[in-house]
Amino acid sequence: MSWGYKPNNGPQKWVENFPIADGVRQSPIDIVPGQASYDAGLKPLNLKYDPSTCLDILNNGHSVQVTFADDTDSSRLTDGPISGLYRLKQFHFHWGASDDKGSEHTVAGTKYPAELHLVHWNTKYASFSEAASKPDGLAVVGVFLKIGGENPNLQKLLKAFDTIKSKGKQTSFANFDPSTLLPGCLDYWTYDGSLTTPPLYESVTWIVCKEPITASSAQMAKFRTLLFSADGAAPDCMVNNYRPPQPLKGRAVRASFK
Ligand SMILES: Cc1cc(C)[n+](CCc2c[nH]cn2)c(C)c1
Ligand SMILES: [Zn+2]
Repeated sequence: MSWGYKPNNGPQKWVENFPIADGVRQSPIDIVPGQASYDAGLKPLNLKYDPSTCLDILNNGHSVQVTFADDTDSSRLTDGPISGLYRLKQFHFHWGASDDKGSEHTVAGTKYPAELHLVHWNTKYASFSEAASKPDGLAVVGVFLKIGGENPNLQKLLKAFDTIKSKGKQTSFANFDPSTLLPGCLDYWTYDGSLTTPPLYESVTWIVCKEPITASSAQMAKFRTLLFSADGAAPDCMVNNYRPPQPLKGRAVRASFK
């Protein structure tokens, strides 16, 4: 039985095969704005994405993921809390079975209906897979989704869902610009953390945007039509694919804004 999000293989069980689940810099966390310290030394995020690096969209059995060509620096993150240049590898989402939950990070205990993760890797390493296990290997930009008006930039993604309903399905997906999924204001909180799914490597500089983007309730319902299960298996709705907040263990959370 491989890891998942059910009682018998979910976040409470991951420590059995991945002992780092009880590590000192695990993610996600509850972000308490009043306890975050403003750091004037933090630079604005510098994100530049080239839509022509967009390759395909995949149901990997845990989430829906859009993968990018990362053989050049054309889609990358610089500045913010990081040094050097991190290349965009993929983005994906976490969401709930209903609009009252779904995000991984929470803000003073508030859960959002979903959370977008844009995963970047440090080009001081030779590849994503080499970087993924290094303490400064990855930088993930997290963006909360809240319920509001229909988000036209999500529509292009959601239209592809019918062709990747079950685990292992993928289809080509071209010319998507992930910057259309960023909020207008790029104020952020940042802290040292980890992957939020096994192997839970403590390799992530987290950059969580304060401002959410919107999705309509109908658009959220579309995420819930995806399946954890493969074609031919009993259909198992892909919902609640989020890890709950983990202990801060003395870590500082910094804010790029007052
Ligand atoms: C080597 C590696 C494996 C996995 C599942 N992931 C995704 C884990 C994840 C999803 N959301 C936050 N971390 C990454 C980023 C790297
Ligand atoms: Zn994620």
